[in-house]
Amino acid sequence: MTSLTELTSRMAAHAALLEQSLASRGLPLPSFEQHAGETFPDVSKDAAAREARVKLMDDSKLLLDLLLGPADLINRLCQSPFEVAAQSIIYKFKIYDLVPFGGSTTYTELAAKTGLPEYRIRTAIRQSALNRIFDEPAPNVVVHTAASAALVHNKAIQDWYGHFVEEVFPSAAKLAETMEKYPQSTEPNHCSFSTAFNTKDPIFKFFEDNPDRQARFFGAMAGVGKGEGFNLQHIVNGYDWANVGSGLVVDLGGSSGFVSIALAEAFPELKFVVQDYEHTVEGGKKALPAHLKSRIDFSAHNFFTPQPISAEVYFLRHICHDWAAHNAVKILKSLVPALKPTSRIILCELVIQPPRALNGSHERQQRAMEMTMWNMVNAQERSREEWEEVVRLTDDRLAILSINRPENSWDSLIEIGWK
Ligand SMILES: C[S@@+](CC[C@H](N)C(=O)[O-])C[C@H]1O[C@@H](n2cnc3c(N)ncnc32)[C@H](O)[C@@H]1O
Repeated sequence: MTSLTELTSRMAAHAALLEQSLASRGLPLPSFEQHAGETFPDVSKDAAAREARVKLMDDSKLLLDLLLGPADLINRLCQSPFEVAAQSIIYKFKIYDLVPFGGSTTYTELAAKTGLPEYRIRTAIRQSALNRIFDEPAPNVVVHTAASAALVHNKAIQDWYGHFVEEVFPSAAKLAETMEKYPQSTEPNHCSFSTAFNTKDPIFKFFEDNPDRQARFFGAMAGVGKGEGFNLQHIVNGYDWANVGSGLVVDLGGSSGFVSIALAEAFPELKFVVQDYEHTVEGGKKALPAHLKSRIDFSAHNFFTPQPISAEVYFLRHICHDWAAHNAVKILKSLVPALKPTSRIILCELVIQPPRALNGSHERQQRAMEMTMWNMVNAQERSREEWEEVVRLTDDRLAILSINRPENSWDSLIEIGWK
Protein backbone atom coordinates (compact mmCIF):
# COMPACT_ATOMS: atom_id res chain seq x y z
CA MET A 1 0.00 0.00 0.00
CA THR A 2 1.28 3.49 -0.82
CA SER A 3 0.64 6.53 1.34
CA LEU A 4 -0.45 9.40 -0.88
CA THR A 5 1.06 11.96 1.49
CA GLU A 6 4.40 10.11 1.57
CA LEU A 7 4.36 9.86 -2.20
CA THR A 8 3.57 13.54 -2.73
CA SER A 9 6.12 14.62 -0.06
CA ARG A 10 8.79 12.68 -1.94
CA MET A 11 7.63 14.35 -5.14
CA ALA A 12 7.77 17.79 -3.51
CA ALA A 13 11.37 17.18 -2.41
CA HIS A 14 12.39 16.05 -5.91
CA ALA A 15 10.54 18.99 -7.49
CA ALA A 16 12.37 21.43 -5.20
CA LEU A 17 15.75 19.90 -6.09
CA LEU A 18 14.94 20.10 -9.79
CA GLU A 19 13.76 23.71 -9.61
CA GLN A 20 16.91 24.69 -7.70
CA SER A 21 19.04 23.13 -10.42
CA LEU A 22 17.12 24.98 -13.13
CA ALA A 23 17.41 28.29 -11.26
CA SER A 24 21.14 27.84 -10.59
CA ARG A 25 21.72 27.32 -14.31
CA GLY A 26 19.52 30.24 -15.33
CA LEU A 27 17.14 27.79 -17.04
CA PRO A 28 13.39 28.42 -17.32
CA LEU A 29 10.72 26.34 -15.61
CA PRO A 30 9.30 23.67 -17.94
CA SER A 31 6.42 24.96 -20.06
CA PHE A 32 4.17 24.11 -23.00
CA GLU A 33 3.75 27.78 -23.92
CA GLN A 34 4.29 27.91 -27.69
CA HIS A 35 7.62 29.76 -27.52
CA ALA A 36 9.06 27.34 -24.96
CA GLY A 37 11.70 24.93 -26.27
CA GLU A 38 11.02 21.46 -27.67
CA THR A 39 12.68 19.62 -24.81
CA PHE A 40 12.81 19.79 -21.03
CA PRO A 41 15.44 22.35 -19.96
CA ASP A 42 18.85 20.66 -20.14
CA VAL A 43 19.86 19.39 -16.71
CA SER A 44 21.89 16.51 -18.15
CA LYS A 45 25.07 17.76 -16.46
CA ASP A 46 23.50 17.64 -13.00
CA ALA A 47 23.16 13.95 -12.06
CA ALA A 48 20.98 14.63 -8.98
CA ALA A 49 18.58 16.83 -10.93
CA ARG A 50 18.38 14.32 -13.75
CA GLU A 51 17.62 11.57 -11.24
CA ALA A 52 14.99 13.75 -9.53
CA ARG A 53 13.27 14.34 -12.86
CA VAL A 54 13.16 10.58 -13.62
CA LYS A 55 11.80 9.81 -10.13
CA LEU A 56 9.16 12.52 -10.49
CA MET A 57 8.00 11.04 -13.78
CA ASP A 58 7.72 7.58 -12.21
CA ASP A 59 5.98 8.90 -9.10
CA SER A 60 3.55 11.11 -10.99
CA LYS A 61 2.44 8.09 -13.06
CA LEU A 62 2.03 6.05 -9.86
CA LEU A 63 0.07 8.89 -8.25
CA LEU A 64 -2.28 9.23 -11.22
CA ASP A 65 -2.86 5.46 -11.38
CA LEU A 66 -3.60 5.28 -7.65
CA LEU A 67 -5.99 8.18 -7.90
CA LEU A 68 -7.81 6.62 -10.84
CA GLY A 69 -8.18 3.23 -9.18
CA PRO A 70 -8.27 -0.09 -11.06
CA ALA A 71 -11.57 0.23 -12.94
CA ASP A 72 -11.03 3.82 -14.13
CA LEU A 73 -7.45 2.98 -15.05
CA ILE A 74 -8.73 0.28 -17.43
CA ASN A 75 -11.34 2.66 -18.76
CA ARG A 76 -8.77 5.38 -19.47
CA LEU A 77 -6.39 2.89 -21.09
CA CYS A 78 -9.13 1.64 -23.40
CA GLN A 79 -9.86 5.22 -24.50
CA SER A 80 -6.23 5.77 -25.50
CA PRO A 81 -6.66 4.77 -29.20
CA PHE A 82 -8.79 7.91 -29.58
CA GLU A 83 -5.84 10.02 -28.47
CA VAL A 84 -3.81 8.76 -31.43
CA ALA A 85 -6.84 8.84 -33.76
CA ALA A 86 -7.12 12.59 -33.09
CA GLN A 87 -3.41 12.92 -34.01
CA SER A 88 -4.05 11.06 -37.27
CA ILE A 89 -6.53 13.81 -38.25
CA ILE A 90 -4.04 16.51 -37.31
CA TYR A 91 -1.33 14.81 -39.41
CA LYS A 92 -3.51 13.91 -42.42
CA PHE A 93 -4.88 17.47 -42.72
CA LYS A 94 -1.58 19.11 -41.69
CA ILE A 95 -3.47 21.18 -39.13
CA TYR A 96 -0.19 22.23 -37.50
CA ASP A 97 0.67 24.16 -40.69
CA LEU A 98 -2.69 25.97 -40.62
CA VAL A 99 -2.26 27.51 -37.17
CA PRO A 100 -0.02 30.62 -37.31
CA PHE A 101 2.94 30.40 -34.94
CA GLY A 102 2.74 33.32 -32.52
CA GLY A 103 -0.88 34.04 -33.58
CA SER A 104 -4.18 32.20 -33.50
CA THR A 105 -6.88 30.78 -35.76
CA THR A 106 -10.45 29.55 -35.31
CA TYR A 107 -12.25 26.27 -35.85
CA THR A 108 -14.25 28.10 -38.53
CA GLU A 109 -11.09 28.96 -40.48
CA LEU A 110 -9.63 25.47 -40.00
CA ALA A 111 -12.88 23.93 -41.27
CA ALA A 112 -12.78 26.13 -44.38
CA LYS A 113 -9.13 25.26 -45.07
CA THR A 114 -9.41 21.50 -44.52
CA GLY A 115 -12.88 20.91 -45.97
CA LEU A 116 -13.86 19.10 -42.75
CA PRO A 117 -16.96 20.00 -40.73
CA GLU A 118 -16.18 22.51 -37.99
CA TYR A 119 -17.52 20.23 -35.22
CA ARG A 120 -15.14 17.43 -36.31
CA ILE A 121 -12.10 19.69 -36.29
CA ARG A 122 -13.15 20.99 -32.88
CA THR A 123 -13.45 17.48 -31.45
CA ALA A 124 -10.06 16.42 -32.80
CA ILE A 125 -8.28 19.52 -31.49
CA ARG A 126 -9.97 19.46 -28.08
CA GLN A 127 -8.99 15.80 -27.70
CA SER A 128 -5.44 16.63 -28.76
CA ALA A 129 -5.27 19.61 -26.37
CA LEU A 130 -5.68 17.14 -23.48
CA ASN A 131 -2.19 15.96 -24.48
CA ARG A 132 -0.97 19.55 -24.83
CA ILE A 133 -0.80 19.47 -28.61
CA PHE A 134 -2.68 22.73 -29.45
CA ASP A 135 -4.63 24.80 -26.97
CA GLU A 136 -7.94 26.67 -26.95
CA PRO A 137 -7.31 29.61 -24.60
CA ALA A 138 -10.74 31.18 -25.40
CA PRO A 139 -13.82 29.77 -27.18
CA ASN A 140 -13.14 29.14 -30.90
CA VAL A 141 -9.53 30.35 -30.60
CA VAL A 142 -6.82 27.81 -31.45
CA VAL A 143 -3.15 28.41 -30.72
CA HIS A 144 0.02 26.37 -30.87
CA THR A 145 1.67 24.88 -27.81
CA ALA A 146 5.38 24.08 -27.75
CA ALA A 147 4.48 20.49 -28.73
CA SER A 148 2.32 21.36 -31.76
CA ALA A 149 4.93 23.95 -32.77
CA ALA A 150 7.58 21.20 -32.74
CA LEU A 151 5.56 19.44 -35.46
CA VAL A 152 5.99 22.53 -37.65
CA HIS A 153 9.59 23.37 -36.87
CA ASN A 154 11.23 19.98 -36.44
CA LYS A 155 11.00 17.77 -39.54
CA ALA A 156 12.40 14.73 -37.71
CA ILE A 157 9.67 14.95 -35.04
CA GLN A 158 7.08 15.43 -37.80
CA ASP A 159 8.34 12.33 -39.66
CA TRP A 160 8.40 10.26 -36.46
CA TYR A 161 4.85 11.36 -35.62
CA GLY A 162 3.67 10.67 -39.19
CA HIS A 163 5.21 7.19 -39.19
CA PHE A 164 3.50 6.40 -35.90
CA VAL A 165 0.04 7.74 -36.63
CA GLU A 166 -0.13 6.44 -40.22
CA GLU A 167 1.82 3.16 -39.98
CA VAL A 168 2.31 1.98 -36.39
CA PHE A 169 -1.19 2.93 -35.18
CA PRO A 170 -3.20 0.99 -37.84
CA SER A 171 -0.76 -1.92 -37.53
CA ALA A 172 -1.13 -2.18 -33.74
CA ALA A 173 -4.88 -2.64 -34.14
CA LYS A 174 -4.17 -5.81 -36.18
CA LEU A 175 -1.84 -7.52 -33.71
CA ALA A 176 -4.23 -10.02 -32.13
CA GLU A 177 -5.79 -10.88 -35.51
CA THR A 178 -2.31 -11.49 -36.95
CA MET A 179 -1.26 -13.68 -34.03
CA GLU A 180 -4.42 -15.73 -34.42
CA LYS A 181 -3.55 -16.26 -38.09
CA TYR A 182 0.19 -16.95 -37.65
CA PRO A 183 0.68 -17.92 -33.98
CA GLN A 184 4.15 -19.51 -34.37
CA SER A 185 5.48 -17.79 -37.49
CA THR A 186 8.85 -16.04 -37.47
CA GLU A 187 8.49 -14.80 -41.06
CA PRO A 188 9.01 -11.03 -41.33
CA ASN A 189 5.83 -10.49 -43.37
CA HIS A 190 3.58 -12.32 -40.88
CA CYS A 191 3.24 -9.19 -38.78
CA SER A 192 0.46 -6.77 -38.05
CA PHE A 193 2.01 -4.17 -40.38
CA SER A 194 1.64 -6.61 -43.30
CA THR A 195 -1.95 -7.37 -42.26
CA ALA A 196 -2.83 -3.67 -41.97
CA PHE A 197 -1.22 -2.74 -45.30
CA ASN A 198 -2.32 -5.92 -47.07
CA THR A 199 1.17 -6.66 -48.33
CA LYS A 200 3.20 -9.84 -48.61
CA ASP A 201 6.44 -7.84 -48.48
CA PRO A 202 8.46 -7.28 -45.32
CA ILE A 203 8.33 -3.64 -44.26
CA PHE A 204 11.71 -2.57 -45.71
CA LYS A 205 10.88 -3.99 -49.15
CA PHE A 206 7.47 -2.28 -48.91
CA PHE A 207 9.20 1.03 -48.13
CA GLU A 208 11.68 0.50 -50.98
CA ASP A 209 8.68 0.34 -53.33
CA ASN A 210 6.98 3.38 -51.69
CA PRO A 211 9.60 6.15 -51.80
CA ASP A 212 7.50 8.77 -49.96
CA ARG A 213 6.91 6.46 -47.03
CA GLN A 214 10.54 5.40 -47.13
CA ALA A 215 11.77 9.01 -47.02
CA ARG A 216 9.52 9.69 -44.03
CA PHE A 217 10.71 6.51 -42.28
CA PHE A 218 14.36 7.47 -42.72
CA GLY A 219 13.56 10.99 -41.48
CA ALA A 220 11.91 9.39 -38.44
CA MET A 221 14.87 7.09 -37.80
CA ALA A 222 17.37 9.93 -38.08
CA GLY A 223 15.20 11.92 -35.65
CA VAL A 224 15.30 9.11 -33.11
CA GLY A 225 19.05 9.66 -32.95
CA LYS A 226 18.47 13.18 -31.70
CA GLY A 227 16.63 12.20 -28.49
CA GLU A 228 18.80 11.77 -25.40
CA GLY A 229 18.48 7.96 -25.09
CA PHE A 230 19.37 7.33 -28.75
CA ASN A 231 21.76 10.27 -29.11
CA LEU A 232 24.51 9.33 -31.56
CA GLN A 233 27.12 10.73 -29.18
CA HIS A 234 26.61 7.59 -27.08
CA ILE A 235 27.98 5.60 -30.04
CA VAL A 236 30.81 8.07 -30.58
CA ASN A 237 31.83 7.89 -26.90
CA GLY A 238 30.78 4.32 -26.12
CA TYR A 239 33.47 2.37 -27.96
CA ASP A 240 37.23 2.73 -28.37
CA TRP A 241 37.01 3.94 -31.98
CA ALA A 242 40.44 5.62 -31.73
CA ASN A 243 41.89 2.13 -31.41
CA VAL A 244 40.50 1.26 -34.86
CA GLY A 245 42.96 3.88 -36.17
CA SER A 246 42.59 4.38 -39.91
CA GLY A 247 40.69 1.10 -40.26
CA LEU A 248 37.54 0.56 -42.28
CA VAL A 249 34.08 0.42 -40.71
CA VAL A 250 31.27 -1.18 -42.71
CA ASP A 251 27.93 0.27 -41.58
CA LEU A 252 25.44 -2.46 -42.54
CA GLY A 253 21.86 -1.29 -43.12
CA GLY A 254 23.33 2.14 -42.44
CA SER A 255 20.43 4.01 -44.05
CA SER A 256 21.50 7.53 -45.13
CA GLY A 257 24.82 7.09 -43.29
CA PHE A 258 24.06 9.37 -40.34
CA VAL A 259 25.91 7.20 -37.80
CA SER A 260 28.98 6.94 -40.05
CA ILE A 261 28.85 10.71 -40.49
CA ALA A 262 28.80 11.28 -36.70
CA LEU A 263 31.74 8.89 -36.25
CA ALA A 264 33.68 10.34 -39.19
CA GLU A 265 33.35 13.85 -37.74
CA ALA A 266 34.74 12.66 -34.39
CA PHE A 267 37.47 10.31 -35.69
CA PRO A 268 39.23 11.88 -38.69
CA GLU A 269 41.27 8.74 -39.45
CA LEU A 270 38.39 6.28 -39.77
CA LYS A 271 36.97 5.23 -43.14
CA PHE A 272 33.46 3.96 -43.81
CA VAL A 273 31.33 2.07 -46.30
CA VAL A 274 27.59 2.43 -45.74
CA GLN A 275 25.63 -0.51 -47.12
CA ASP A 276 21.86 -0.57 -47.65
CA TYR A 277 19.25 -0.91 -50.40
CA GLU A 278 20.03 0.84 -53.66
CA HIS A 279 17.60 3.82 -53.37
CA THR A 280 18.78 4.39 -49.86
CA VAL A 281 22.48 4.52 -50.57
CA GLU A 282 21.87 6.70 -53.64
CA GLY A 283 20.05 9.21 -51.41
CA GLY A 284 22.78 9.01 -48.76
CA LYS A 285 25.51 9.59 -51.33
CA LYS A 286 23.78 12.69 -52.72
CA ALA A 287 23.30 14.22 -49.26
CA LEU A 288 26.82 13.48 -47.99
CA PRO A 289 28.72 16.65 -46.97
CA ALA A 290 31.57 17.31 -49.44
CA HIS A 291 34.30 17.21 -46.77
CA LEU A 292 33.45 13.56 -45.94
CA LYS A 293 33.35 12.24 -49.52
CA SER A 294 36.90 10.87 -49.40
CA ARG A 295 36.19 8.86 -46.23
CA ILE A 296 32.58 7.68 -46.54
CA ASP A 297 31.57 5.50 -49.44
CA PHE A 298 28.14 4.01 -50.14
CA SER A 299 27.33 0.69 -51.76
CA ALA A 300 24.16 -1.28 -52.36
CA HIS A 301 24.42 -4.61 -50.58
CA ASN A 302 21.90 -7.15 -49.33
CA PHE A 303 23.09 -8.15 -45.86
CA PHE A 304 21.80 -11.69 -46.29
CA THR A 305 24.44 -12.30 -48.98
CA PRO A 306 28.19 -12.84 -48.37
CA GLN A 307 29.98 -9.69 -47.26
CA PRO A 308 32.31 -8.58 -50.08
CA ILE A 309 34.39 -6.10 -48.04
CA SER A 310 37.19 -6.92 -45.64
CA ALA A 311 37.04 -4.48 -42.70
CA GLU A 312 38.12 -3.92 -39.12
CA VAL A 313 34.59 -3.28 -37.87
CA TYR A 314 31.17 -4.39 -39.09
CA PHE A 315 28.72 -2.07 -37.39
CA LEU A 316 25.01 -2.91 -37.22
CA ARG A 317 22.75 -0.42 -35.47
CA HIS A 318 19.15 -1.55 -34.98
CA ILE A 319 19.50 -4.27 -37.60
CA CYS A 320 19.31 -7.63 -35.81
CA HIS A 321 16.31 -6.52 -33.73
CA ASP A 322 14.39 -6.27 -37.00
CA TRP A 323 14.73 -9.99 -37.57
CA ALA A 324 13.71 -13.24 -35.86
CA ALA A 325 16.63 -15.30 -34.52
CA HIS A 326 17.18 -17.48 -37.62
CA ASN A 327 17.43 -14.38 -39.83
CA ALA A 328 19.60 -12.43 -37.36
CA VAL A 329 21.92 -15.46 -37.40
CA LYS A 330 21.90 -15.46 -41.23
CA ILE A 331 22.92 -11.77 -41.29
CA LEU A 332 25.83 -12.40 -38.91
CA LYS A 333 26.86 -15.65 -40.67
CA SER A 334 27.21 -13.72 -43.95
CA LEU A 335 29.98 -11.69 -42.25
CA VAL A 336 32.00 -14.61 -40.91
CA PRO A 337 34.05 -15.43 -44.06
CA ALA A 338 35.11 -11.76 -44.29
CA LEU A 339 36.29 -11.52 -40.66
CA LYS A 340 40.04 -11.04 -40.12
CA PRO A 341 41.56 -12.25 -36.83
CA THR A 342 41.30 -8.69 -35.48
CA SER A 343 37.89 -7.81 -36.94
CA ARG A 344 34.96 -6.98 -34.70
CA ILE A 345 31.23 -7.03 -35.21
CA ILE A 346 29.56 -4.30 -33.18
CA LEU A 347 25.82 -4.42 -32.62
CA CYS A 348 24.17 -1.27 -31.34
CA GLU A 349 20.99 -2.60 -29.78
CA LEU A 350 18.84 -2.67 -26.66
CA VAL A 351 19.62 -5.32 -24.06
CA ILE A 352 16.23 -6.05 -22.54
CA GLN A 353 16.01 -6.09 -18.74
CA PRO A 354 13.49 -7.80 -16.46
CA PRO A 355 10.63 -5.79 -14.88
CA ARG A 356 11.66 -2.98 -12.48
CA ALA A 357 15.40 -3.34 -13.22
CA LEU A 358 15.31 0.09 -14.88
CA ASN A 359 13.52 3.30 -13.98
CA GLY A 360 9.93 3.57 -15.23
CA SER A 361 10.67 5.78 -18.27
CA HIS A 362 13.52 3.56 -19.39
CA GLU A 363 11.49 0.38 -18.93
CA ARG A 364 8.57 1.95 -20.82
CA GLN A 365 10.97 2.68 -23.71
CA GLN A 366 12.18 -0.95 -23.71
CA ARG A 367 8.63 -2.31 -23.73
CA ALA A 368 7.64 0.10 -26.52
CA MET A 369 10.59 -1.10 -28.61
CA GLU A 370 9.62 -4.73 -27.98
CA MET A 371 6.07 -3.98 -29.14
CA THR A 372 7.38 -2.08 -32.20
CA MET A 373 9.54 -5.00 -33.37
CA TRP A 374 6.68 -7.43 -32.83
CA ASN A 375 4.14 -5.30 -34.71
CA MET A 376 6.21 -3.94 -37.57
CA VAL A 377 8.60 -6.79 -38.42
CA ASN A 378 7.52 -9.86 -36.41
CA ALA A 379 10.87 -9.73 -34.63
CA GLN A 380 12.05 -8.92 -31.14
CA GLU A 381 14.33 -7.02 -28.82
CA ARG A 382 16.69 -9.35 -26.89
CA SER A 383 18.04 -9.92 -23.41
CA ARG A 384 21.74 -10.59 -22.83
CA GLU A 385 21.06 -14.35 -22.91
CA GLU A 386 19.16 -14.04 -26.18
CA TRP A 387 22.04 -12.09 -27.77
CA GLU A 388 24.46 -14.76 -26.56
CA GLU A 389 22.29 -17.39 -28.21
CA VAL A 390 22.27 -15.51 -31.54
CA VAL A 391 26.09 -15.32 -31.45
CA ARG A 392 26.40 -19.00 -30.48
CA LEU A 393 24.15 -20.05 -33.38
CA THR A 394 26.14 -17.85 -35.79
CA ASP A 395 29.47 -19.56 -35.13
CA ASP A 396 30.68 -21.22 -31.95
CA ARG A 397 34.15 -19.74 -32.53
CA LEU A 398 32.68 -16.26 -31.93
CA ALA A 399 31.78 -14.71 -28.58
CA ILE A 400 30.46 -11.49 -27.08
CA LEU A 401 33.65 -9.75 -25.90
CA SER A 402 32.01 -6.80 -24.18
CA ILE A 403 28.67 -5.07 -23.68
CA ASN A 404 28.76 -1.39 -22.86
CA ARG A 405 25.69 0.74 -22.20
CA PRO A 406 26.93 4.33 -22.02
CA GLU A 407 25.32 6.41 -19.27
CA ASN A 408 21.82 7.61 -20.27
CA SER A 409 21.93 5.55 -23.46
CA TRP A 410 19.09 3.21 -24.33
CA ASP A 411 21.33 1.19 -26.62
CA SER A 412 24.29 -0.95 -25.70
CA LEU A 413 27.34 -1.55 -27.86
CA ILE A 414 27.75 -5.32 -28.11
CA GLU A 415 31.24 -6.20 -29.30
CA ILE A 416 31.63 -9.60 -30.97
CA GLY A 417 34.92 -11.20 -32.02
CA TRP A 418 36.83 -14.44 -32.22
CA LYS A 419 37.11 -16.28 -28.90
C1 LIG B 1 15.76 -0.04 -38.56
S1 LIG B 1 16.64 0.54 -39.93
C2 LIG B 1 18.18 0.94 -39.15
C3 LIG B 1 18.90 1.99 -39.90
C4 LIG B 1 20.15 2.53 -39.23
N1 LIG B 1 21.17 1.50 -39.06
C5 LIG B 1 19.82 3.16 -37.88
O1 LIG B 1 20.60 3.00 -36.97
O2 LIG B 1 18.79 3.85 -37.75
C6 LIG B 1 17.07 -0.92 -40.85
C7 LIG B 1 17.86 -0.63 -42.11
O3 LIG B 1 18.19 -1.88 -42.75
C8 LIG B 1 18.01 -1.74 -44.16
N2 LIG B 1 17.78 -3.07 -44.71
C9 LIG B 1 16.71 -3.88 -44.53
N3 LIG B 1 16.88 -5.05 -45.16
C10 LIG B 1 18.10 -4.99 -45.75
C11 LIG B 1 18.86 -5.92 -46.51
N4 LIG B 1 18.39 -7.14 -46.80
N5 LIG B 1 20.09 -5.54 -46.91
C12 LIG B 1 20.58 -4.31 -46.61
N6 LIG B 1 19.90 -3.38 -45.89
C13 LIG B 1 18.68 -3.73 -45.46
C14 LIG B 1 16.83 -0.81 -44.28
O4 LIG B 1 16.77 -0.22 -45.55
C15 LIG B 1 17.11 0.18 -43.14
O5 LIG B 1 17.92 1.24 -43.57
